[in-house]
Amino acid sequence: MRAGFPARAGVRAVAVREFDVREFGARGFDVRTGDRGPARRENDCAAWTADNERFNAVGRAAIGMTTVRDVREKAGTTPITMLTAYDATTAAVADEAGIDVLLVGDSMGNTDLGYDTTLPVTVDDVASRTAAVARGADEALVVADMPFLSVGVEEAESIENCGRMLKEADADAVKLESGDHTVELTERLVQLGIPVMAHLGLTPQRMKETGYARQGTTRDEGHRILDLARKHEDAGAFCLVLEHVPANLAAQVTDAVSVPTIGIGAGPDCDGQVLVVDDVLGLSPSAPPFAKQYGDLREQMRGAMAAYREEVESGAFPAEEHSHVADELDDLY
Ligand SMILES: Nc1nc(=O)c2c([nH]1)NC[C@@H]1CN(c3ccc(C(=O)N[C@@H](CCC(=O)O)C(=O)O)cc3)CN21
Ligand SMILES: CC(C)C(=O)C(=O)O
Ligand SMILES: [Mg+2]
Repeated sequence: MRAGFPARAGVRAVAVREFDVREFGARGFDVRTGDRGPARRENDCAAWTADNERFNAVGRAAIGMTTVRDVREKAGTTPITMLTAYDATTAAVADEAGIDVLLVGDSMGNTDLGYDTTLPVTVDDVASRTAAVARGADEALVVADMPFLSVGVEEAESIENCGRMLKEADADAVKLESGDHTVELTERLVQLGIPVMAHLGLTPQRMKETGYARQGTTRDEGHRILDLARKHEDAGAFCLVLEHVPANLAAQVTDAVSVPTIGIGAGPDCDGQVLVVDDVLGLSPSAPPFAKQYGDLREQMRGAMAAYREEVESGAFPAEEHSHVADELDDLY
């Protein structure tokens, strides 16, 4: 929330009530009197950079950024909006568009990194992209998606990998593709102060086993997903992603748990929705059947690049306004 702008309705208003930047300014001072705001007093060690509008991790949390608590409290109120983001520019635009949560998805494997699946994505890939997204987004909650085999093998290694996302990459939370193997781990991470978003239904890191087919389509599978949702809520997950499951199953899971559900291909009755940003913008060569395309960026990018190429080839670019001349250099040769 920038100083001078009214609080947006919904998720941010919760945090803004605690510490209203309209009164205390983006730097944590009362813009009229120069008094320190409450968050500034509480976080006296938060270093401000004089000519940088951005705060360190403590400052970010203090000025009314979306918090895990805000997301938790949104269950049953205004729908939560989540998009993936993998770079600072996209994160900044999503933030301007008012998106609540940015997921640094391992779908970056398919979108930005050019792999066929998410399986080759590494902890370093996600950490580097998460840091970029956190630098780009002032307000949205930033969630790092833990890649294949980065959690669930050894507990200590899982904790270290998740911890890196908060310590090094400025993530606010991690998301784990969940199952029986993540119940205890979720509890341990939450105990340690690492907020966990669980992910049930289609978990693409298991694509060698499941493909990309709909999940939870039989009564047994439905019961299993409902049971895992409850177990992850009990373990302390602040939110559940439900992917590619029947809408009536997602509706019942949403009723059964008190934490918010965020659906992707899970119907309208979740507490929020998430899509891969490339699918929304029209950048993906192909998208899942549950995605909706809201833009045509691939075509726009191709058009802009072709126009540039044509102007370079024809000599129309660069024009006079893109060049400069130093008269004293005229007779060098
Ligand atoms: N761009 C993009 N968008 C996504 O939503 C996404 C990714 N990438 N990468 C990681 C996973 C993979 N996802 C997918 C990919 C394909 C289908 C899909 O086409 N399903 C079809 C075919 C199912 C089958 O293979 O049997 C379906 O009808 O369910 C679904 C989810 C969702 N995730
Ligand atoms: C689609 C979401 C839930 C995801 O896990 C990803 O983008 O990697
Ligand atoms: Mg993912």
